[in-house]
Amino acid sequence: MTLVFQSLRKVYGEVVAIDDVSTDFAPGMIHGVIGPNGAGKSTLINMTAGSYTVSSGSITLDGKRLDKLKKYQIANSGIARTYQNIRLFDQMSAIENLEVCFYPAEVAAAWSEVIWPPYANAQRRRRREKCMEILRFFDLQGYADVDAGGLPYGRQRMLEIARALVANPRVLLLDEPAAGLNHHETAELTAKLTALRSPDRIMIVVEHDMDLVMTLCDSIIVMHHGKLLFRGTPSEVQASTDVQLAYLGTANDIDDIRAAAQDRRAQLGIRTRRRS
Ligand SMILES: Nc1ncnc2c1ncn2[C@@H]1O[C@H](COP(=O)(O)OP(=O)(O)OP(=O)(O)O)[C@@H](O)[C@H]1O
Repeated sequence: MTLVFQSLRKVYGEVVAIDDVSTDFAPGMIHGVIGPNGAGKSTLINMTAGSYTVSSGSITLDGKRLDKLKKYQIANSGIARTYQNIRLFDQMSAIENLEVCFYPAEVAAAWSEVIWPPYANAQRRRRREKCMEILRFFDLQGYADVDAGGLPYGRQRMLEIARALVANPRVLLLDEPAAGLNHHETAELTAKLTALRSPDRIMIVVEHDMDLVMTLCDSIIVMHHGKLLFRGTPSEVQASTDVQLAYLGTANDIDDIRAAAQDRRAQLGIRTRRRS
């Protein structure tokens, strides 16, 4: 299983957000996507998940074109995502936020549930247990019946990832999962994401938090002005003069890049935390 971008391009009017990007993502690995603001990171995620159309080029999973599919078909192909700005159903409980994700995939069985109530009850219990298992993994079991909108901000971030896992996706796309998290929450997130690494799953993480990226990721692509500037291991990225120039305009060490990213993260944190 491989996710492949081939000569990918995205244009918004005059703005070329993604400019001829070709790369691939292997399973069993956590892939980081980094780059300065406006580099095109979220656009890559949005195109892969079908939220944005592709201007030209292709996205394939196991050789099957994703970019020609509708958004729900992409989800049914095994792609799940989280958002830069949390998008939970605030008025629904934590467990209901997970339970709703079962229904589209089980439409064919819906009639059996309508016709045969005992079957429906058994299915409901099975779904609930599966959701509780995921909540337990994220230490959210104590919040199962709490409205998502009332959860502490850090728990909401975890719940978003939990929801993305309900369909057991083959590709998990995480757009700035650490945005607005404090140091302790980020460490907790890093541990959870590490535990989600699986031979059957491709994980792609867009992040500004350099410590998280360098600790978590096996491979990193660096975007700059819509182009793929560099691809390598965390240590290769840290040693790259091209990467340092892209972030800072001068060749400096990774500590300066980290500080620049930290500034941005703090700004985003202020914005996103207001929501809770
Ligand atoms: N819906 C849109 N309409 C028009 N332009 C867009 C849209 N989304 C993104 N862009 C532009 O495309 C470019 C890439 O944006 P994108 O959000 O992908 O960058 P990014 O690397 O994720 O940035 P950040 O780290 O700030 O989130 C930017 O110039 C941005 O202004």
